[in-house]
Amino acid sequence: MKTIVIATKNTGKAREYQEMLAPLGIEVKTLADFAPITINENGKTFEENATIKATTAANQLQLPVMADDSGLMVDALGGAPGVHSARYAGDHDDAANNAKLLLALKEVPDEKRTAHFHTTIVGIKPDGTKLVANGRVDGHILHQLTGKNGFGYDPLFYVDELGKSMAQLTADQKNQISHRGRALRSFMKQFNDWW
Ligand SMILES: O=P(O)(O)OP(=O)(O)OP(=O)(O)OC[C@H]1O[C@@H](n2cnc3c(O)ncnc32)[C@H](O)[C@@H]1O
Ligand SMILES: [Mg+2]
Repeated sequence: MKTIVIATKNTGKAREYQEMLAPLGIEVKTLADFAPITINENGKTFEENATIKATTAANQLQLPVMADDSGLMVDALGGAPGVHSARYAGDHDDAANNAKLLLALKEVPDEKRTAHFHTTIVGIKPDGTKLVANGRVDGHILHQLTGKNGFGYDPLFYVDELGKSMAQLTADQKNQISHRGRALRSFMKQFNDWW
């Protein structure tokens, strides 16, 4: 069985990678399985941040590592919170981020609440060999929290193609259509060559 390290501290992301990779016979480890690693996510783009996370962990662990940088782009906010999604309200707090987003869109009518989630996955091997893949899913921002599943902005994200909020989807349904699921399937097409 192959083991891959995902350089994340986000338990929601880690669970989704486990759900998607276990059926492929790949065991997922995360940063929680190793001694603490300090990562400065100070890039300006998803790819820069994912590269920083993956490179820092691959250098320290001397193992092949994948990292995920992702976020929510809201058109009426000029693409915010974007790469700043985790700390939009200051403190990596999902409830505070969602409250801030609802407030920012208070006066924005339904037809202008378009948004998408984006994920960039970067794989880095200790010798520096790099693989990049991207995914996105389009939707709208709701007026109230809807649904209990998922994490982050999922309760405010209405998935156009399914007519439900992301947090109303089962884990399998989310993984089928999500930015992360799409990025991972693209990544896996090139995985064997990279590995
Ligand atoms: O950097 P790591 O340790 O992987 O964990 P993180 O939570 O900081 O992850 P990011 O830097 O990629 O920030 C992405 C933020 O975007 C949001 N987000 C990403 N994917 C999401 C998803 O599938 N559903 C809802 N919100 C998501 C959520 O608020 C995340 O904290
Ligand atoms: Mg982060």
